[in-house]
Amino acid sequence: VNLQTSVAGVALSSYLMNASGPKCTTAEELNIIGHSQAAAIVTKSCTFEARQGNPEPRYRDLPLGSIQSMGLPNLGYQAYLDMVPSLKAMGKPVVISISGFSIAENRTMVTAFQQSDADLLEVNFSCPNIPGKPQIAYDFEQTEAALSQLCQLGDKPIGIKLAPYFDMSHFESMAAIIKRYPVKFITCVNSIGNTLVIDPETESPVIKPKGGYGGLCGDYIKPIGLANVRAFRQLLGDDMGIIGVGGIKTGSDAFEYLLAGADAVQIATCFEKEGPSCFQRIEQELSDFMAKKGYQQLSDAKGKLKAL
Ligand SMILES: CC(C)(C)CCc1c(C(=O)O)[nH]c(=O)[nH]c1=O
Repeated sequence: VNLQTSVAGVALSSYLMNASGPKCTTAEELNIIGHSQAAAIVTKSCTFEARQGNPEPRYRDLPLGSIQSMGLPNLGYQAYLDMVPSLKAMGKPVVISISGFSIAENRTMVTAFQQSDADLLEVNFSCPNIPGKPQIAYDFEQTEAALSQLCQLGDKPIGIKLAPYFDMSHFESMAAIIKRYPVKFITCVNSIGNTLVIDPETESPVIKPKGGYGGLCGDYIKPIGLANVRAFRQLLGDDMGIIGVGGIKTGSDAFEYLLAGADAVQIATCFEKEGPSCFQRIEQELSDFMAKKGYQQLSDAKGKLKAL
């Protein structure tokens, strides 16, 4: 089955790539992704300065996924700017994830990457912008302010990484704002924020930062990722690039995101647990699954979830 696709006009050799977050912070890690079957190289969200991130334990595997509060450990945006040529040399699109602590920081970093050879810029809207206020994605005024500042800084496609929404009015409000700006793609969903996993034996949380509060990832969040992809596909139409992420670990998981309307998908927790072989395995499973159903290409099933 032909799994070629494109996001915001950038051609992808297959439906799957890594998600910003796991195993994509250092040049070595990005090199491994470049040499894997992943269709693109996606970097860990970068900040203005390099960061150590939160104290450990800050990541914990769970039976059906993981919880983590990494705290944006990364090499600083200049290091990723410097890496772009060597990443591009591996022959696949490079997606830079940007997560500034203010709109001004994001503006500086987006402007810098607009001058680089990167292919897609994914701005992380789960970043806190104003202390005491919600993350950008959960504050429509901040979303509006950010998009007005970040979308016209160059001709490279800008996309936004969105937190999960749980209320139809929020899907509608976000879609109405996004439609007013030249956002070329959205990536749904980030981890479910501020969840708490308790170990009843130790009678304590399983991660240290934020009193144990952390982003929930993996199988637990697939139904949320699917709902967000489908809602935004229906609200934003077929021209918006939509990348699905959340709980994909098999070909049929990826096919579910296709039915929901995703143009491509990202893999985070499964890549963290299984390593780079997951891309080739899931791609083969997706191809076999679709072939069994008589589909020849992604567009045969994209967005075609049937009503019951
Ligand atoms: C949660 C933030 C630290 C504000 C942004 C970085 C981030 C992190 C992280 O670096 O802790 N983890 C996630 O699951 N999603 C994210 O977007």
